[in-house]
Amino acid sequence: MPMHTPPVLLDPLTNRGTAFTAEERERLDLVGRLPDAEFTLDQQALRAYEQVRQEPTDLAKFISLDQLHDRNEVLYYRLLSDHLAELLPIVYDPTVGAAIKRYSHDYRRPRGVFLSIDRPQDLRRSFEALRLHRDEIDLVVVTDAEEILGIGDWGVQGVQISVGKLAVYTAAAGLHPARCLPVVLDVGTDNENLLNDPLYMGLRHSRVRGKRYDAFVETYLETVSELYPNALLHFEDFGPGNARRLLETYGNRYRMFNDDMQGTGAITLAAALSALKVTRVPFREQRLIVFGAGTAGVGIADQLRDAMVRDGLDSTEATRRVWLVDKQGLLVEGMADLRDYQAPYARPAEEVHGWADGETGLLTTVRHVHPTILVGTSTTPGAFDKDVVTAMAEHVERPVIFPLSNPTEKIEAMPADLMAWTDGKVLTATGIPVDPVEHRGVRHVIGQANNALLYPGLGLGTVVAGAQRMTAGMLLAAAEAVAGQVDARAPGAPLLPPVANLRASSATVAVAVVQAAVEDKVATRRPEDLVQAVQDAMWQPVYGQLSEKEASQ
Ligand SMILES: NC(=O)C1=CN([C@@H]2O[C@H](COP(=O)(O)OP(=O)(O)OC[C@H]3O[C@@H](n4cnc5c(N)ncnc54)[C@H](O)[C@@H]3O)[C@@H](O)[C@H]2O)C=CC1
Ligand SMILES: CC(=O)C(=O)O
Ligand SMILES: [Mg+2]
Repeated sequence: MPMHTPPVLLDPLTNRGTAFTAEERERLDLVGRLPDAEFTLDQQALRAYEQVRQEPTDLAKFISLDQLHDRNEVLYYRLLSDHLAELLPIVYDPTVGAAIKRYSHDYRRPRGVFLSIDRPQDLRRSFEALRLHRDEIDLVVVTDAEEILGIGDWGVQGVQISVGKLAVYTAAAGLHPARCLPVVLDVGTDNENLLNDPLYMGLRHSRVRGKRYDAFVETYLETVSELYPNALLHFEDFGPGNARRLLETYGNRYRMFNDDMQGTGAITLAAALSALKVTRVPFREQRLIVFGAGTAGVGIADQLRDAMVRDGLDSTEATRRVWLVDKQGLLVEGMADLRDYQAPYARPAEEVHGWADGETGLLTTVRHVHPTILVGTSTTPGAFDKDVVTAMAEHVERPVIFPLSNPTEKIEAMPADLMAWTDGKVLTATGIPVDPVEHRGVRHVIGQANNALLYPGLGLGTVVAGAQRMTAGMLLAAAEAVAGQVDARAPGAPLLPPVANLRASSATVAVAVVQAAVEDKVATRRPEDLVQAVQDAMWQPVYGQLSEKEASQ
């Protein structure tokens, strides 16, 4: 018979390792199973931090943290919460991208729910096997991994983005880790390297598309919302066609949120709101170029266009102030390869008639359009080069430039270059975390315009309100709440609140989101003391009393 190990020691949600007290060791049959010394959570956190810090590379740190996550969740989240600015770039963007690429090789143990399109009959069972009650899940993050960050299709290995996004929800906004589920839809992959890798762990065929794919996603949505009727259904890193189509098809039926479209749009709106407080040029006078018109780019265009409408323009006028540039150049009406989600922004073909040689690339578009805001979601490193940036700066006093592509190797420009090329005039924020930039004696702190700075609070607010849907009003409230926490007018000040303050910032966002949900009549709960309700809902990484259920597993 194999040696018995008490489940309380094996389950990362209940395990406390050396912090189990003498009384607990007695009661839970742990006597003799741990070294004698009893440590506090503070002491354990010191040791765990030392272990992570001594790892030589970010990927090794990721693995060390991931192993801790699998041993002891309270300690893992304690560490993340204590060192958010240092460790978020490890468990999340950008290092999670490197970990996803290595998943099948560095595989340790499974975390998440793995759903295979070749076995749709197992979908319901895979959730039922978790033996959770319908009220026990607040949040499900799902990916089909077709467009992971800016690194493309990573098949089943993308499960780590669902895990990473949830780690941020918990560390940054106190969503209870036991009430969150990471999910991957394995629908195959078009990544030849994976298909030819003997260690690849996913389905060994190309991506299933069309009716079979649609039916699988629909079954997923129906099943998850039936089994966990209160859960927010977060979609992450789907390909551009599917991301928008799914949100448009199901967004009114299910409590659904597409982070790449809606979360990114909202955090970029927050950064823009901050920047415009500095430039004092109203939204209705902005001219926006988005470079990279995919899921994130068009999501951002939508949010900034809506901001122009709120500022007095009608929808057509606002849309006319947006230029989308993609691989084929400026998107104009009648282009053969225009995607349906890009079409509303396509420019009249006459607009480019006078442009020399029919050239409509980014630089030419900047020269003709004189943008006030330039956003990069193109996965094209260095695309915002000196020519582009100086051409923009010729026509605008304070260029607003957001190179948002992730991970680090995909960024359109680094802030240090933007500062140098504009002599410190640029107002910038980036998708990845970057160090402050010194320019002419001023230390410019760079805000991180990554949806992770917004979605945790948005999700927390949605859960506290018990909101039936996520509305445009809730997204706007989140963006305004983020922007309201900084004053970018001070020299060198960032456009967005720092990651180190993310827990407090998320609570503020959540309060605003609950208010918006109530105003939009989608809230099923209406707490009297909103601030307290949000605080009470935030899980803290501390060892509380073990529940009867936990102790008796
Ligand atoms: N900062 C943030 O919070 C977020 C950043 N992103 C980043 O934005 C980037 C794009 O992500 P998604 O929109 O999800 O991908 P996507 O695949 O939906 O869109 C990328 C778009 O860029 C275009 N593109 C590719 N090469 C180009 C080139 N050389 N010139 C012009 N356009 C080009 C593609 O044709 C496509 O339309 C990624 O790097 C991702 O990490 C995405 C979501 C959130
Ligand atoms: C941040 C994020 O969601 C992305 O790069 O896809
Ligand atoms: Mg994403």
